[in-house]
Amino acid sequence: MQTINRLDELRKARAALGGGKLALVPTMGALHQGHMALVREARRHAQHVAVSIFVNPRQFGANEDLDAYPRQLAADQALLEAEGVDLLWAPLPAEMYPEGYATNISVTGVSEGLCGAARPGHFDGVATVVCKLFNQVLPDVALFGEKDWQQLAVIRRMARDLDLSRPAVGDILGLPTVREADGLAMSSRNAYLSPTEREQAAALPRAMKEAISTMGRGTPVSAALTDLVSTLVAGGFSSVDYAEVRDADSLQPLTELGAGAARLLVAARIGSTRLIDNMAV
Ligand SMILES: Nc1ncnc2c1ncn2[C@@H]1O[C@H](COP(=O)(O)OP(=O)(O)OP(=O)(O)O)[C@@H](O)[C@H]1O
Ligand SMILES: CC(C)(CO)[C@@H](O)C(=O)[O-]
Ligand code: BAL
Repeated sequence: MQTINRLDELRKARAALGGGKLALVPTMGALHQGHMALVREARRHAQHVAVSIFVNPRQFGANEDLDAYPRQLAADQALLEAEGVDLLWAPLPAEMYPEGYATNISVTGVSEGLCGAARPGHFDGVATVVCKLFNQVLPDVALFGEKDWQQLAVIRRMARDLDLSRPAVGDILGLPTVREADGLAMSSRNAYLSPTEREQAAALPRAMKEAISTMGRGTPVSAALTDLVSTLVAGGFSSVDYAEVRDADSLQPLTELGAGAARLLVAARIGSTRLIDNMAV
């Protein structure tokens, strides 16, 4: 595996791959089995696999965890090497955003509310860096996790609206969330949790499943969401940023379940750690 941190070298390495499709798995590093599932799936869609690791400053708010975000390049390299990844693109911030950088991509609609409201500017940062990653790596296929459901919707909208051809919107694949044995969605930020908080965190998927089954038994959406928030707070969560049911594709808010696919999306904090999750309703 080649680890590359300069764009000119990336372009040469990309050209040297020759024929065959290239799949890209964009990440912020501190890799876990959720990321590795994306890497393994990537191999099923392409002869060559590239992974990017870039903790993107533009998607972090001023008071967020940019400095604390786990960085463990050597361990990540070993995991990717063992999976036979061809290219690791790990640019420094100055390579991604050189002096004078002045362009922003802002996706409206699907980026509004949920994490878009809780983290102003976050999805501009995500859309901008993902567009740059696509242009830098020129992948035929790109893979993302459904754990970041709204992010996936934003990226697909951006690819459709900007007529991206590499990857085309149909080549942006979403994979189901990989979970720990107790149901907690794997996330690099789980490393922030103390042992007690880690135990409490499992209440999130448990309470979400319970809310989904009560809605299935006819409890109104608003009542099920109120119960869900109370359960989380009683279970040790310090606050709930949002708990909403939305149309799974358009992300329009839903106050009652209809014929179309719906999604329950939640963001909640334990201490200062913010966890997100989503499930089909
Ligand atoms: N548990 C998971 N299952 C499947 N995909 C995942 C999982 N966690 C993250 N991903 C996906 O991996 C890619 C890189 O995500 P990222 O590096 O931000 O990891 P993360 O664990 O989500 O970290 P964070 O703590 O920042 O949320 C994204 O497409 C994300 O959706
Ligand atoms: C897609 C991404 C790599 C862009 O920085 C990031 O938001 C993430 O890891 O989900
Ligand atoms: N996993 C999404 C990246 C972020 O939280 O900034």
